[in-house]
Amino acid sequence: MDDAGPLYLDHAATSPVRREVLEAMWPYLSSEFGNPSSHHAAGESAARALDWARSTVAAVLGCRASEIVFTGGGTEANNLAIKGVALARPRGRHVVISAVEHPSVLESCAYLERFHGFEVARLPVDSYGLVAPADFEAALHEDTTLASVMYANNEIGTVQPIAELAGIGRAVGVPFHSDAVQAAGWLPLDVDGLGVDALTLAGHKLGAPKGIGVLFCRARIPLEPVLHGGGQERGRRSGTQDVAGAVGLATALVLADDERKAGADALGRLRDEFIARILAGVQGSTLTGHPSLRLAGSASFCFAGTSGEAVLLELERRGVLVSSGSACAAGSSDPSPVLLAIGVEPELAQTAVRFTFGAQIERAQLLAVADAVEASVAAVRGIR
Ligand SMILES: Cc1ncc(COP(=O)(O)O)c(C=O)c1O
Repeated sequence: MDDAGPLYLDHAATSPVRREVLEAMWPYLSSEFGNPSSHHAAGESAARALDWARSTVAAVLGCRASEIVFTGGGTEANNLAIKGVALARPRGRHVVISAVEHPSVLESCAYLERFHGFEVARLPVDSYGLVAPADFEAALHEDTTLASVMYANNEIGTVQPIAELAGIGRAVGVPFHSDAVQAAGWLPLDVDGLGVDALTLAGHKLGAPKGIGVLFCRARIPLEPVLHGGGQERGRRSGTQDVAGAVGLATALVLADDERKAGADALGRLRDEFIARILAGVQGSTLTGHPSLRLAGSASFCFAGTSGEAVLLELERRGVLVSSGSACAAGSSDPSPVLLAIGVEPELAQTAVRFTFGAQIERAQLLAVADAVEASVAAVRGIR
């Protein structure tokens, strides 16, 4: 957008590693490089760092350190939650999820259906992407093994009523997992306040590197490992731990959570102003997702009469990097299942563009982006 290079508005895809995070990680990539399972000074130093990371994450979540499992990212944590809880639980073969979950949840459930005889209820959502608590309650029965509903959606930013849904699950003894990969840094993660039994986080949405994640799983919920081997992470996830990654994730989580407490309201107001500008300035634009129950750093639209890909390219020419649909489904030209689930027509779904920003965004930048969007949509419509 200016001499500083393009303006990156695709934080829901991934975020840059923060300097403080890199600095916290550096010793564990260099001088303190030991394997935390080794019984010598180098290993013990790495083990202490891992303990620090675990208790730091646990403090943000309000849980015990022993309930934190470090994984190789959000996808792995979701696989471990869904498959691990489902396969460990003696009760039933029935899983309840929403229709708008991330593929790592959807595909884990499809695997349980295909290979383990589970039945999966995929709850519809309303036009904002919300699960109705009454539908959720009706879907649970005495054979339900596990329920999983994401905290906030990666494509449309809609925030689900997690505490209410988890409470419904708790009342009938169904363990409740939530994928909080997109929510982390924007919304409270206190697991007791939310009432969840399991929660997924991913470092790279928070200013830590890709390839490190967390699964919180309550001590009383049995968890069958997905990765078998040396028994690290109390047998729940074998494989030598990424100590530097864990330290990075913990550092990023604390920074993001402190900033959230200080600034989420102001950022939400900026987002609202940006959304209002686009809706007023770009004819034929519609907001996807909920107008207020949405992540403070997320604005997503359809621009009728365009293609999302073409708008993305025009915006890139103007120095703004965004996403058309979801980067997680990269390579797919099918309309987004999330947009179809909220009732967007397939043709309109192809026009989707998502803007996701970090906490450092400035008002002037977003207003300039709104102008760039107007020009880009006009250019695409002119071409088409
Ligand atoms: C909601 C959600 N869950 C899970 C994931 C997967 O996380 P990872 O990329 O760390 O595997 C993503 C990634 O975009 C996501 O947005």
